[in-house]
Amino acid sequence: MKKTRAYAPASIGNVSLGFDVLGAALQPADGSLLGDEVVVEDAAQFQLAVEGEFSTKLPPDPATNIVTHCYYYFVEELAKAGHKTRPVAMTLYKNLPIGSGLGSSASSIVAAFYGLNEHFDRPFDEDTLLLMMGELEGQISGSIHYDNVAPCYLGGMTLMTGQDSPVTVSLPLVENWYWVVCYSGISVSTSAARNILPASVEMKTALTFGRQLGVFVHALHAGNTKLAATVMQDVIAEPYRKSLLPRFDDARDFSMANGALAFGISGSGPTVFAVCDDQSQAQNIADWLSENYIQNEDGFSHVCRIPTQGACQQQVNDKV
Ligand SMILES: Nc1ncnc2c1ncn2[C@@H]1O[C@H](COP(=O)(O)OP(=O)(O)OP(=O)(O)O)[C@@H](O)[C@H]1O
Ligand SMILES: N[C@@H](CCO)C(=O)O
Repeated sequence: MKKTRAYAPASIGNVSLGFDVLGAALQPADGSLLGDEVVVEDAAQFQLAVEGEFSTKLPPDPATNIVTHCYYYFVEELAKAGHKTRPVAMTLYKNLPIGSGLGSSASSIVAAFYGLNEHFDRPFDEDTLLLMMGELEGQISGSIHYDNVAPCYLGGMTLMTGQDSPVTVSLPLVENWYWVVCYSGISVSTSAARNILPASVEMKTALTFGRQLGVFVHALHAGNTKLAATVMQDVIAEPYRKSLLPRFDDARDFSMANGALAFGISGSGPTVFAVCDDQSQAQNIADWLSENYIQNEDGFSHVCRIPTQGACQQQVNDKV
């Protein structure tokens, strides 16, 4: 019987300066994995089992799990495209905390779609799958945005085009940047963190946003990493969202005073990130955040790189 295993990494949405349009995949520098895994196998009827560290934080009914929605959406699209469908049993290893700012639902969605597409011998191309992933992410957060699903699926740092094809383009990666991420342990709902944002922005904010994004993309292509780091500020969401994040200002102050080139909220929080060009400075910041930003036993810190690979067939959990 055919069995397919898919892994999909955590990601940073927005990367401060690209609200809803910029995202980056994450890979801990120590070689450990940070992401959800989905196993797909042929079965007499559809079923979903949920395991893993954060499985108990999800509603117990598998019908409410986004992976179940992914399966039904996938087979519906498969049938529409004239392909034969068949039932599968899926197991989700929920390794990422829910409402963490690490693209937790995106990781489940990407692992599910990637695993299903591999299991059914790749009926859908990259852009079609991405559109499906965005659709499902939109069902959870209340608006379709690709800044977690795209880097999670494709790896690297991705910029959304607003087109159906290509949905996203990849930006050059900075070889010597280390990305510290610290999850505080509390949960922040993405839709709630979107609802606190104003419906419109002032002209000067729009001009700053456009300038920063333009300069950042130019600087990465030009290899001017110092210039790129100077425009990594969030003028859209952080001024409102930081009120949801205890000790955010202390964490920023420590990080910027200790070598960080940039600091911000990962996605809709509560995870924060700091960018460093020195691994020992990154580790020092990760250690401080572990001591001072984490609120409970669910929190953690990692020093990460941005991997060029996103979702892949990989065994993460030796119980699989
Ligand atoms: N497999 C799943 N993974 C994560 N959330 C799920 C999953 N299935 C259902 N959900 C539900 O979707 C909602 C996810 O909320 P939200 O978008 O705020 O979190 P998230 O995607 O985990 O956040 P983030 O992108 O900040 O990590 C929760 O209500 C959760 O119960
Ligand atoms: N761009 C989204 C990411 C959510 O993880 C937001 O900031 O609401």
